[in-house]
Amino acid sequence: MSKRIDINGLSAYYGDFKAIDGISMHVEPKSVTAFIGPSGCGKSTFLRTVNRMHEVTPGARVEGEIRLDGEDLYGPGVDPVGVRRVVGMVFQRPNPFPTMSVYENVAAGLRLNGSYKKRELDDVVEKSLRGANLWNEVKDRLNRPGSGLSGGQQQRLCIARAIAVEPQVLLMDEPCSALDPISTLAIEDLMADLKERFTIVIVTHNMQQAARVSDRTAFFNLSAVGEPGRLVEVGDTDKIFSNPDEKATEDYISGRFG
Ligand SMILES: Nc1ncnc2c1ncn2[C@@H]1O[C@H](COP(=O)(O)OP(=O)(O)OP(=O)(O)O)[C@@H](O)[C@H]1O
Repeated sequence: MSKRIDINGLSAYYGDFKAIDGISMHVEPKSVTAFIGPSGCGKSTFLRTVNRMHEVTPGARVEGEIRLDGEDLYGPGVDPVGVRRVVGMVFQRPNPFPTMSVYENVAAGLRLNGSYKKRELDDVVEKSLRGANLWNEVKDRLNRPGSGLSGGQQQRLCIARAIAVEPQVLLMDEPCSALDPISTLAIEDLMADLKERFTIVIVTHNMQQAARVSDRTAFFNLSAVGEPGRLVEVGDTDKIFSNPDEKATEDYISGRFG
């Protein structure tokens, strides 16, 4: 299921503004890669190019190439909706469908993709909620609104919804920034389980979190406000946090700027 991502010379624009410039790197399958860097350096923009969400913003476009196990995500004839099925996303604020039950939130993506028998749906819903480490907390309230769960539970519900359609890549944009420390730990533990099955990319402002959960870390920076963000370096998380090649990386992770 899990796929390798190769990014070559990727730039992204909002109208005339170039938000990221010439990024080339790869993301290993069955691993967690963290994107870190100061505010505005383009981490979220870059993340959204990987499931073709960037182009949903009017006037936004990309240049360059992103390949998923060799297949060009921006190739002619590629359906962006199909890309988003394979590359799932979890957002900063938990965003369950507010009027839907816990069950329907998880089943929603499957219902869009085709028709399933009730038994099949029940199985996928349970498996996904178990996979998101939420089953025991919600198994007796599957028909209650998803919006009635705590923030941490809602975020795990969103993760269950994302994994129910069996994506190959899971993108997480600051998934813990709206959560308390206990819910944050629950999500971090979950990531360690999920990477057995998925390629995971996480944007985080929390250095300890990047160090705890990721196998590889990419540091982005921008030379000045209004300039595009660039990849400074990417490598094994242990190395980036203990002995980075670039001084800018060391300054950032040691809190000297950003
Ligand atoms: N919808 C948009 N329209 C125009 N410019 C945008 C839009 N979204 C982001 N930008 C600009 O693109 C640049 C990169 O923003 P982005 O949100 O990707 O950075 P980031 O590193 O994720 O920041 P943060 O850590 O603060 O979330 C910024 O200059 C931002 O103002």
